[in-house]
Amino acid sequence: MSNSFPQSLLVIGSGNMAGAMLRGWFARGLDPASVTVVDPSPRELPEGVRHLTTIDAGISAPDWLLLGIKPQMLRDVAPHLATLDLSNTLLVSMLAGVEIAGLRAAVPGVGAIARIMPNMAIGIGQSVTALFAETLDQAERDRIETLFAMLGTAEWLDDESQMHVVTALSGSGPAYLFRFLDALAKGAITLGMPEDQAARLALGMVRGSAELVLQSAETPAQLAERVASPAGTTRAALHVFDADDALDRLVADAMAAAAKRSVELGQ
Ligand SMILES: NC(=O)c1ccc[n+]([C@@H]2O[C@H](COP(=O)([O-])OP(=O)(O)OC[C@H]3O[C@@H](n4cnc5c(N)ncnc54)[C@H](OP(=O)(O)O)[C@@H]3O)[C@@H](O)[C@H]2O)c1
Ligand code: PRO
Repeated sequence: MSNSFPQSLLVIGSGNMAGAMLRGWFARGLDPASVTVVDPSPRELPEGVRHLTTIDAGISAPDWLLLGIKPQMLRDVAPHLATLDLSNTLLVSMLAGVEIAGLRAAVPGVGAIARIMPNMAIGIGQSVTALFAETLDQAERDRIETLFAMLGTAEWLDDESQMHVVTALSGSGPAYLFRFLDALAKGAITLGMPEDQAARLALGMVRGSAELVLQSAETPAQLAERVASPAGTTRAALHVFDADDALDRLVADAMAAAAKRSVELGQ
């Protein structure tokens, strides 16, 4: 068992993300008896975890408080958190958009605050998780990094405003890929392929291509050029992507909308 796990962990909101994190940590040795989950309807919890449906003033001071609610819920939850002694607690927030200053205003009594931005692949131990904190000592930063690196990779941001960018890139990003995969399969169906075969070939191609980028010394743009034979089929398709920078502009616009929404969620 890793000695990086908090002595006691209080989780407020254990849905898709916090639930997946907990499952990953339990699989790596987190003691269920050290965990209290507050959630009206949490995802499956192992035996030994203390489960409450509301924040109870009797909850003893936790080492870590993991905030896994939606950003819009913070206003409702914060007054209940004020009933707890959090003076020596590290608040770890995964809330999109809500900055340290907003968290500090909502939970003024908390000892320290760190922000994380994971993604859905945390459920299979392959999240890229961005971390940000202002005033933590090195030992605490190392502990946070160790715990999130258990669930994929973890890297610190120097500037909090980058959290909006990370949210638009790797936080929301799995949805973009899922939609692109879907669009590829739909395109093949339109060209006459059976649905199940289109979905299978699209997914296999994406998987192999991602692995190829990982194993290659070349950039994705260079690899694209290697796929495209002169005057061949790929070039014909890339011309459609590149006309008026259509693909780059579409993706940039989508990411700008996500980053803008992240800023709004923090207000
Ligand atoms: N999903 C992602 O890919 C992703 C990625 C990065 C960051 N995030 C962030 O992670 C957070 C959670 O997202 P999610 O997708 O895991 O949402 P989710 O599945 O809806 O999880 C939120 C959980 O909080 C519970 N809850 C609602 N009100 C509560 C209260 N007053 N006290 C305690 N628990 C309460 C919900 O219960 P009910 O279902 O009964 O309402 C639900 O189980 C968000 O802040 C989001 O910005 C999400
Ligand atoms: N899911 C959250 C949202 O859509 C944050 C990143 C991924 O707001």
